[in-house]
Amino acid sequence: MEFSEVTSTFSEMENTTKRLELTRILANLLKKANNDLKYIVYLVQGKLAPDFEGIEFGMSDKLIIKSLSSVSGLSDEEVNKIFYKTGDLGTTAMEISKNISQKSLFNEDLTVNYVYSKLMEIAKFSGHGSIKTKMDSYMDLLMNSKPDDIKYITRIITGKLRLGVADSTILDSLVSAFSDKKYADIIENAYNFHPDIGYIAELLQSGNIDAIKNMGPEPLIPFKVMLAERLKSLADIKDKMGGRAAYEYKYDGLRTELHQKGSEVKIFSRGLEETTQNFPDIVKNFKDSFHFESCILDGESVPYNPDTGELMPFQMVSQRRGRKYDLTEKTSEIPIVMFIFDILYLNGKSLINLPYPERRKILEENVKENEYFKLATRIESDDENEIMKFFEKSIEDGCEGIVSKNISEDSVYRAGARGWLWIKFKRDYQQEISDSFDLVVVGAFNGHGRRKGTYGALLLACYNEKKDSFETFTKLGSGFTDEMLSELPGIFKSLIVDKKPARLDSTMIPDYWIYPSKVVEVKGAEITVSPVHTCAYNIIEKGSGLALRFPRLIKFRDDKNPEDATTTEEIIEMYKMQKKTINTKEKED
Ligand SMILES: Nc1ncnc2c1ncn2[C@@H]1O[C@H](COP(=O)(O)OP(=O)(O)OP(=O)(O)O)[C@@H](O)[C@H]1O
Repeated sequence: MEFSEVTSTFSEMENTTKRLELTRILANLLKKANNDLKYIVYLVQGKLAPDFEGIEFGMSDKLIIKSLSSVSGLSDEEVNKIFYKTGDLGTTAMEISKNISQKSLFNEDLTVNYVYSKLMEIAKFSGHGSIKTKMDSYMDLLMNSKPDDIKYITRIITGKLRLGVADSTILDSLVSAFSDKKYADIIENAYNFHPDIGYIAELLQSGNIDAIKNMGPEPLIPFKVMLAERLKSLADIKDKMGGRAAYEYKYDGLRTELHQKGSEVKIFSRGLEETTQNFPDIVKNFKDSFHFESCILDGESVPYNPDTGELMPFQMVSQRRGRKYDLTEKTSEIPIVMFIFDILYLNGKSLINLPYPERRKILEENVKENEYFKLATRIESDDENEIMKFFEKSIEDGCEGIVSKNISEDSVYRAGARGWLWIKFKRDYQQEISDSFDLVVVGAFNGHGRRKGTYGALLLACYNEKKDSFETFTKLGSGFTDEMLSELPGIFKSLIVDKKPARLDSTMIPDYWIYPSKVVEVKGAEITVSPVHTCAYNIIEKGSGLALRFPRLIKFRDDKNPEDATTTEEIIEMYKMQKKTINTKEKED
């Protein structure tokens, strides 16, 4: 396929913000893609491969500008001027390319395959001498593609494609192009176990629905982890669980997927990033401790004090996250222990469809605890007093609370799902103030007075999973230190877009629209009905949505994607829970 078809689809997509439209336009392109399908779906994501392969372009804005000046004969300053005016390197490249093409006749129709392979060249080279190779490959594309093409190619390289489609929109387009709506859930489940959109796309294109149906965990391929719902009282949890259930400590660390196949061990984060190199100690300890043919474990890694056995806050080792170690290097003074709470795969067999008590039994039989690997502390009970004691003990032992786990025949491992099979119960549900919210920044308001020159407030949105859209929920102005405040414009500068981003529902108009990307954790006093926010609009009350009163910033959650934000459904549940608590309190009074 010619790349110009991709370009015209991208430009059509840019002109709509409606999800159904986006899905339809994309499906049309995918239907025609033939052998290029895999490449196209990655490019729509602005990538060359799934995240877990860790392929990055590694080409800075500065290098792009240098390439643009070297091809056009303009100076770096002159290119920078155009960049400053357009605010987008893609458009800058397009403008410059228009000038070059008037002078030369080189421009031809590039194929998708050619563009993809050149982009791969850019990404493949790193280290000494790679700058020149990267520039050469980019300049090749610049010289040979049409101005409109280079606009999108440049945006892909600089990570600013921003078509407003999430993976679920691409999956919907694939379903619409190659399959039947009745398989949508099966396809989503397959993607949760094998989050490689190119791989799923090719299976669908070849009509191999059986492979999709049978998709399960695979060692060394990250899966989307199972998540927990929340409830505010143990009585409610017991009700929901239908009586007896398991209760485990909720460790406050870093979610860890540990995969092993033969001599290879890989670690992935909750965001599906490979973090093996950040945790060479876990890898080494695992290899020393266990000798399976293959396995996949799910758990939480927590730093601890080896002298006292005390668990420590994860911040003590959080510097590890971005840093890669080689095996000989000392990782830190503080050892990490992995608390394993589930097993998805052992010695060639998937275990996800076994009920949870059976998976736990397999864990106990096969994973002998030692200093570095422990099984989550747990009880099984239906006695509220006993559970309350266990909860208090969990807090005393340095945990956040407990997670209740369903033990019925249906308690399978559900990848990527936040469901009622797991319910969390945390310390702060006990206090007046409710749980914290993870919200996406979608806009910013200019500051006044003391905040002149920075932002006065950020517009925050939750995620509506059903509609795959973002809905505004609150305006955040508190909880920032002065230093943070002064840094805000810098943090968001590259995310500012000139119109309301796709998939955002907002009646408020901020001074700046911000492309949904950054997630912040906030706490608030109360959820109220509000006519100005779009969260759960028309659901609790006609003509109104829900809003968070008195929000304050807790921290940035760089480990979360926008689609991992607190969902509208969760907020509705929390609103109802809050109402129930207020009603009981009033009755008690
Ligand atoms: N025994 C356990 N079983 C399941 N999850 C556990 C356990 N101990 C700790 N956890 C952690 O608790 C999280 C479950 O809470 P949740 O699904 O709400 O994720 P979250 O949004 O990161 O929650 P939070 O922000 O409250 O930590 C898991 O992602 C996991 O990292």
